[in-house]
Amino acid sequence: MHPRNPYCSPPDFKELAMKYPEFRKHAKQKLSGKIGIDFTDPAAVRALTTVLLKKDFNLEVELPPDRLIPTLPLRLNYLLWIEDLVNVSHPVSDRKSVHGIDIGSGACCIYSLLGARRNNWHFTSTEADEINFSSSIQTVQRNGLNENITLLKVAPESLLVGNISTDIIYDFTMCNPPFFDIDDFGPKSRSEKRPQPICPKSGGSSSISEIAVKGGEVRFVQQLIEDSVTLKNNVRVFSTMVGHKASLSPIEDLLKKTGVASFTKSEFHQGRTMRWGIAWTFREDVALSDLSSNNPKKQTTKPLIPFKYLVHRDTWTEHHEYSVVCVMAKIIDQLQELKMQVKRVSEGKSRRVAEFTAKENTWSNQRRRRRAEKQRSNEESGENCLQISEEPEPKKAKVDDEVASGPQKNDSFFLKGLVIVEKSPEDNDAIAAYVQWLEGGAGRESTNQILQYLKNRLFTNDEHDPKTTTIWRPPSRYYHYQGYCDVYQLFKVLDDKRLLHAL
Ligand SMILES: C[S@@+](CC[C@H](N)C(=O)[O-])C[C@H]1O[C@@H](n2cnc3c(N)ncnc32)[C@H](O)[C@@H]1O
Repeated sequence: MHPRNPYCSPPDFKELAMKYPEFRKHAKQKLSGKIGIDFTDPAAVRALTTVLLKKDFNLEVELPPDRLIPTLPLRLNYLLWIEDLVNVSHPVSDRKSVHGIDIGSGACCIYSLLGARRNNWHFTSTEADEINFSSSIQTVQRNGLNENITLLKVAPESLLVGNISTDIIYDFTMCNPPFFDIDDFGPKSRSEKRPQPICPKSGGSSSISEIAVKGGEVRFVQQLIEDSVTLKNNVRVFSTMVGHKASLSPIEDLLKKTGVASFTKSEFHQGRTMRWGIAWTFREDVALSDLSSNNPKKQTTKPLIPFKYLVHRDTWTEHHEYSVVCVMAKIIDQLQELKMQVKRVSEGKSRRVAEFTAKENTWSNQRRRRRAEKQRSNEESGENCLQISEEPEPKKAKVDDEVASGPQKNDSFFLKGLVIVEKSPEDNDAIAAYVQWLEGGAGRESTNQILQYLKNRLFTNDEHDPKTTTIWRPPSRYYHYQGYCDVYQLFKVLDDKRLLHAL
C-alpha cells in the first residue's frame, strides 16, 4: 500500500452499515460477530465502493450494473504514485495547475474524480465504451466537476494521438488498460464452446471490452509507447498500470529501445492483489529514476511504526465528550494552530484518520518556549528573580527555530504524516492516538515530537514526561513471533488481509 493510502487501515463496516441503508442491505454478521459483505456479490462490492466514495471523498457515484467496479485501495495506490511523479516532474513552485490524461475512464472516471476532488487537478479523460462514457459524464455533472474534467468519446483503436490537444503540455497520462488478450477468450475450434470471460476474482461484473483487447496489455502499452514518441513534447510523464508481472519485462525492453530519457516502476500491493506501475519521460530535466529509490519495496527494510498514545478518560483535559470524534477534532485544532494543513481522510465514529502537512517546523523547542513562558510568569509574580537575566532573547530563539526546521525537502512541504484515532484495540476503556510518519522532516522523530506536543496540550496528567509516549508494540500474546518488527509486519499483513476481504 502507498503510505498515504487512507485504506492502509480497513474501513469500519459496522459504521458503514449503520450510516448507509444502501450498504446495510448487503452487510452480514460473521460468526466472529464482525460485520462483512459477500465479496463475490457484485452488488455488495458496488455498494461498498459507492459508500466509501461518498463518506471519504464526498463523491456521489452510481455504477452501472454490467461494468467494472473500481476498488478504491488499488485506484488510490496508482493515483498517489502519480502524485509523487507530478511532484518530481513539476515542482509546486513552478506550476499553476496540474492537467493529466486518463485513458479509459471506466464507468465513473474514477481517477479523474479522485484527482479533481483531492488535488483540484484537471483531467482529460477518454473512453471507448458508450455505457462507460455516458455514465462518466453523468458522474462528473452530478459532482459539479465539469470545470475540472473533460470527457472524450474515442475510437477503440486510438489511444493518445488524435485525441489530445497538441497545444497543451500535460503533466501526466495514466491508464488502467484491459489486461487480457481477447483471443484467450475465443473458442479454439468450431466445436468448442466459447468460455465465459475471466472476471476479477471477487465482485466482478465487467464487460469483455473493459478487460480484454487484441494482443493483451503488452500490445496496448506498445501502442501507448508509440503514441508517446509522437507526443513526447506534450506530456511530462507517461504512465500505465500493468496487470501481469510477465508483461513488465517486454514493456521495459520496448522503453529502452524507444530511447526514453528515464523510466521508473512501482508495485501496488492491495491484499493478495498485485499490480505494477510503469512511468517514462522523454524530458532530460525530469529524473524519474530518482523516484525508484523511493519504491517502498527497496526503501523499507524497517516497517513504518507509528507512535502511539493512549488517551484515558481521566487524562482527557477537555470537558467535552470523551469520544474518538472529539479527540480527533481537538488534535486537528492543535495541528492547525501549528499552521499545518490537515486533510480528513477517513471519518468513522470509532476510527478517524487525518493527513497533516507541515510547511516548516512549528512544533519543536516547545519545552524551551514553555520554560521561557514560566520564567516570564514567575518574573511577573516576583518569584525566582535570579533567572530573569537568563531568559533567552527572542531573536536568538527565532534563529534556532529556523535551524531546527532544517532544510526544506522540496518547496511543497517539510513533513507529512497521518494521525489515526480509534477505540483502542487493546484496552476497551481507552482511545488510541497514533502519529505515523510519511515523508520528510527529521524522519520519524518529527512525529514523536508532534505527539509530545499534542500530549502536552491535550492530556493533563503526564505533562513533561516524554517517556509516556510509546512506539506502538503489538499485544504481548503475539510476542512469540520473531521480534517486534516481524510482528508489526504480521499485523500489517493481517490488516491487508482484512482489507482484502473488505475490498
Ligand atoms: C480496465 S478498464 C479501467 C477503467 C477505469 N480506469 C478503472 O480503473 O476502473 C479499461 C477501460 O478502458 C476503456 N478502453 C479500452 N480501449 C480504449 C481506448 N482505446 N481508448 C479509451 N478507452 C479505452 C475500456 O472501455 C475500459 O473502460
